[in-house]
Amino acid sequence: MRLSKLFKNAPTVNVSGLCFDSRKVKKDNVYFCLPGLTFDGHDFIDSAIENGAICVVHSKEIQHKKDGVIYIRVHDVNEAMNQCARIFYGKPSDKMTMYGITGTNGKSTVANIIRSILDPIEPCGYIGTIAIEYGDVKLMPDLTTPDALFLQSKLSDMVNAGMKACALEVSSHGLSQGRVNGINFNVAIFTNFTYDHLDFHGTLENYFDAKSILFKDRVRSDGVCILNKDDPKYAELAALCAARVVTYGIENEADYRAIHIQMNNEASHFDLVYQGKSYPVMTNLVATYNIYNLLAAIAALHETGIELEKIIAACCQIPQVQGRLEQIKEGQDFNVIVDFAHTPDGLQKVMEFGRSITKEDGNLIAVFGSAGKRDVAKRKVFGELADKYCDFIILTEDDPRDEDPKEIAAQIKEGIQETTNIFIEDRYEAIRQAVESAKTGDTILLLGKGDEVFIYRENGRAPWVGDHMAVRECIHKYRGQ
Ligand SMILES: CC(=O)N[C@H]1[C@@H](OP(=O)(O)OP(=O)(O)OC[C@H]2O[C@@H](n3ccc(=O)[nH]c3=O)[C@H](O)[C@@H]2O)O[C@H](CO)[C@@H](O)[C@@H]1O[C@H](C)C(=O)N[C@@H](C)C(=O)N[C@H](CCC(=O)O)C(=O)O
Ligand SMILES: Nc1ncnc2c1ncn2[C@@H]1O[C@H](COP(=O)(O)OP(=O)(O)OP(=O)(O)O)[C@@H](O)[C@H]1O
Repeated sequence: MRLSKLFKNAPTVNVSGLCFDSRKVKKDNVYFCLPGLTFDGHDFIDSAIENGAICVVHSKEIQHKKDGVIYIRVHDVNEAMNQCARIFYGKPSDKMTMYGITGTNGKSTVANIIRSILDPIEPCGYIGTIAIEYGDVKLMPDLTTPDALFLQSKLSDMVNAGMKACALEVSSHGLSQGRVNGINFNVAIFTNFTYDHLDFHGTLENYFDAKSILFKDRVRSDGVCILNKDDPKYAELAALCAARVVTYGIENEADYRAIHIQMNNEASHFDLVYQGKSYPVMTNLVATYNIYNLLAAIAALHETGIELEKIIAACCQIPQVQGRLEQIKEGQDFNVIVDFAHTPDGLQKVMEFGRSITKEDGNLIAVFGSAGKRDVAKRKVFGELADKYCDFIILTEDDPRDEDPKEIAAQIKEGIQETTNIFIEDRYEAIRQAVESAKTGDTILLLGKGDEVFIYRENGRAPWVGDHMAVRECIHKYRGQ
């Protein structure tokens, strides 16, 4: 592409790509000097040029400019990069119905429900924590919301592969760093707002402000904001929305409301009330929070023109979202659930559900830790919640990074007053211990890793068999199933 297509008044040289990491720059790339949390991209201009950068986009004064390199000074390099990415990749998001999902919990689940219902009707891709998926393509992402360059390139791939829609998880980090600034969403979905990510945002106000960007600035004015009417932040968010607001809920009157909810550990049934009419819905999803997730998806799809009857028909066969309340059934006489809960609200919701499916005289056994180099304050809260709901707690490693898992466990233990608890650093051993100690009618909760098949330790990302595989093996080896 010509540089002049990206920047007015720029020379008409051809550029081969865009890059913000000097180490990855290729011949004739445009290099963007991003101000980072650790480094400043301006410090790597020489290395970017050595690697072949033809153009440097910067915001600070540059003393020694090199011949043959084009320098473009802008006020905000990050924003310039976001807009260039959109143009370079052919404005892909304008060619699809874009569903953006944000909230503390439930983003992956809602996005996957949307895709599973929509894809057979019109091809829909997914970008988020679990994967980047479209058609038969499945890639493993590093981030929930990728950086603007990678994101726009994948959206472009989706358009080329015939996708008509994309369900995109939008994290608060992604919003504050402008990773989705080149996208105008047709639908902005809010799941809920609870405690998380204070390590990055500092305060809950900042965290909320970051989330609200999606509804204030990134949704098209002719689009729609789908809000959870039962969330305490509903009214505050509704007042900020730049597009029409549509609500869903259970407790309060809402545009899409679930009433008469009945549930066991296999399926749920409820009546969906929409515009005064009641529609019976059967779904294989369980736990009340998943009814919220389902309502958000139903509202989003219906508001973008998909018939309600078609949506409801698909609700009974939503594919299991990997590692999200995934029930492991290997013929054992106790329940096993693998779940990605890693926030206080997530932990509480899944423990409540675990309690509800455990026999009255049975034990709720939880295996979990807390990630290293991430929010420290939630560790004690995890302990308090487990103390309240569980009968036996096995603390283990999550993603310790360069923290000592024993230290992390000690911080969780500060919240545990009464419940019997042990620490087993090795996650496989911890799972084995849970399996060996379970009795008929008990429930084991394996929390925090979900579907992940790696553990971040001191030396980086190490392979992990996955909680689902580990527990299956243990059931076969140690319980003879
Ligand atoms: C906290 C955070 O979001 N950090 C992101 C940020 O990194 P940073 O500001 O520290 O960047 P930096 O290392 O200081 O570098 C500054 C600039 O210099 C460049 N550089 C650096 C070194 C060099 O030799 N050459 C060079 O050009 C870098 O490429 C960068 O452009 O900018 C980088 C480039 O876009 C991101 O990769 C990085 O995400 C890191 C990997 C990360 O872990 N982010 C997580 C916390 C995150 O975003 N998570 C959310 C939420 C998930 C959830 O809900 O749980 C997500 O969306 O995944
Ligand atoms: N609507 C909800 N309310 C509260 N907790 C939820 C809700 N949906 C899911 N959870 C809990 O949060 C965990 C993560 O779910 P999910 O992956 O859908 O959320 P997420 O927002 O995408 O998080 P991440 O971006 O970290 O993956 C689940 O395993 C479950 O424990």
